[in-house]
Amino acid sequence: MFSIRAKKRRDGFVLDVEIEVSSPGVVALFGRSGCGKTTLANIIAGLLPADEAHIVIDGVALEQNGKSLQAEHRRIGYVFQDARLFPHLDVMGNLRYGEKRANRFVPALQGAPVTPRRELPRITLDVVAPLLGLEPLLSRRVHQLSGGERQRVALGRALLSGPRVLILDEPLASLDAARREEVLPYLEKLRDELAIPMIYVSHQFEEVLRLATHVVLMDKGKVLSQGSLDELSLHPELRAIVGPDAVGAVIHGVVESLDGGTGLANIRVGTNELRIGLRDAKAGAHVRTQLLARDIILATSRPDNLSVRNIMTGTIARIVPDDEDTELVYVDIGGASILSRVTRAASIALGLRAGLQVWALVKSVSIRGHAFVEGPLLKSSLPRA
Ligand SMILES: Nc1ncnc2c1ncn2[C@@H]1O[C@H](COP(=O)(O)OP(=O)(O)OP(=O)(O)O)[C@@H](O)[C@H]1O
Repeated sequence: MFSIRAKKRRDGFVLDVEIEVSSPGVVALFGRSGCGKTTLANIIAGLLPADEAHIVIDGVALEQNGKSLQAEHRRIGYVFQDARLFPHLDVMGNLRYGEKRANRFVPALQGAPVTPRRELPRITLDVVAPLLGLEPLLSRRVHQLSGGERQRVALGRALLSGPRVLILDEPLASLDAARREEVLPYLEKLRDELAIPMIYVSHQFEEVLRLATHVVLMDKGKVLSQGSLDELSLHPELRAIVGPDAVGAVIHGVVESLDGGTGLANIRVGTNELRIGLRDAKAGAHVRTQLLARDIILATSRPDNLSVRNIMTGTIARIVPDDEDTELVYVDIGGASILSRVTRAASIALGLRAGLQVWALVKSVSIRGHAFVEGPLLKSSLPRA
């Protein structure tokens, strides 16, 4: 689906990356500020010339063998950190601008191998306006919109241009926490309902957790690792990027039942069950959540009479040093792995070692789950139960 190789030298910075993603989905380019995410996004979009690039998206070559399609011929919908709407047009005018671009002829890359090009999806205003909640805004001027509303209009404009892929470069970075929460569900809807492939640039793990189906972990112009979010969440390099407190396994589960009274959903994860506060979830929904390593308590015998709602059992797979006084314990809970951070003193006192059976405890209130509609993009990336 995405086959991208790019090299670019800029002053003291060198970008040299290779990304292969076989299924469509939301590919997150994730890494610290300055690691080269925007440089790469701009090269993919054709906004910045690379020294060397091979870019094939959905079987269509945009750049290869020294030949390159111009940005306006790539059919990429780009949403920037600042919405970059046309201030002299109202919301409808901005959206119509996107529509006009959709009608343009799309040339193929000269000399590129001929691939049967699927019709690009025609996404119409009737679909976009309700999906992004734009109907009440159509006659507003740009200066009458909040930051979150502007980003929704920018998304709508990008979608109406009939893109083969959307590139979203930190689209929430200029918004405060409340506005980010307002826009995130719309991005989830795009993924789940329109199934449009996206490249999502972010340095916020929370956004990646909510949206990504595939993560490319970048550092200093290089790809450190790439794969599913579950795999990446266990990657030792992630600690240096997200900080010790945000380290934790990302796990998937399916809602088995709901307890309307308590608002807790019972989620099957591997051979264990988790109880998570998820009022809006439905039975059968897929749920993704991160269990922070700092929130997981380990016991070497089954504990009793505790208020904690989640007691999982598993086997220690390995123990790695975390910082001077702490260790990260990887526990296999039967089909999934979780991480616990413990002090070295506790580890010694409990005799923790690979192969030991342990009970892992986590309070329901420490877990924030995200329920997904199992749209076509996620279907291809979810682990099989
Ligand atoms: N126009 C430019 N000319 C020269 N160097 C640049 C230019 N723009 C960015 N750089 C450098 O390229 C490197 C990568 O920057 P880039 O903006 O791609 O990183 P990023 O991961 O997207 O960071 P951020 O999250 O802060 O946007 C940085 O070292 C930056 O200083």
